[in-house]
Amino acid sequence: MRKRFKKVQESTVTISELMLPSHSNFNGKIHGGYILSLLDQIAFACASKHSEVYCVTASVDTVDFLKPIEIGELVTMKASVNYVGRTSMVIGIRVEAENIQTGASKHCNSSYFSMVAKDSSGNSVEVPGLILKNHNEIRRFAKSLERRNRKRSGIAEFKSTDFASEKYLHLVEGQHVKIELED
Ligand SMILES: CC(=O)SCCNC(=O)CCNC(=O)[C@H](O)C(C)(C)COP(=O)(O)OP(=O)(O)OC[C@H]1O[C@@H](n2cnc3c(N)ncnc32)[C@H](O)[C@@H]1OP(=O)(O)O
Repeated sequence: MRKRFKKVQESTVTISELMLPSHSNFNGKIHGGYILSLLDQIAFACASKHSEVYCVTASVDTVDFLKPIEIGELVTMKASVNYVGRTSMVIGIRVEAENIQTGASKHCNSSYFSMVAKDSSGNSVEVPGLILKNHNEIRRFAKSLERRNRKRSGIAEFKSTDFASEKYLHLVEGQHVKIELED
């Protein structure tokens, strides 16, 4: 069977939602947890659009909360496929909040969700490849690939069975800790 490839544009998703008082925390700002829930929804929609099957969230590689979001602001989230592997996809999401009276807009959040495509029996299935049409799409793909490789090597290095703390003592000692080894 010939491999299918799809353009990034074919699966972009944008949602806008007005932030209500019921979404706020004790400080009067919008709850990070509420934003995370919206991010998960849009990542799911974008991944399902690209793969054309049900998808699950495998991991969230970064969620940077850059600026607080206020009650009454209009939040817009834009999601696109940044990377595809065999059965997984990385969905990049940019969040902006707009003051609807002044029109001033701020970049509040950037996130990267790893999603895996599933068939109706729950098996991981191959997703279409990605057609990269410009430098930004190549940059996002390369960035995801690098992040994925760094994560893999980091996980191997810090595996609890192989970890040698002597190798890292010089790093940890300069931090806000006291080391009182008992064994
Ligand atoms: C819509 C929702 O929110 S669903 C609710 C939250 N999510 C869930 O419940 C998911 C629970 N977890 C799972 O089902 C599984 O652990 C999975 C699907 C994430 C991974 O399943 P596995 O059988 O371990 O997958 P397997 O090792 O075959 O890897 C499948 C793909 O997932 C990728 N993958 C596996 N774990 C991760 C991870 N933690 N982060 C990123 N990618 C991952 C692999 O790299 C592989 O990608 P590739 O095919 O593109 O090379």
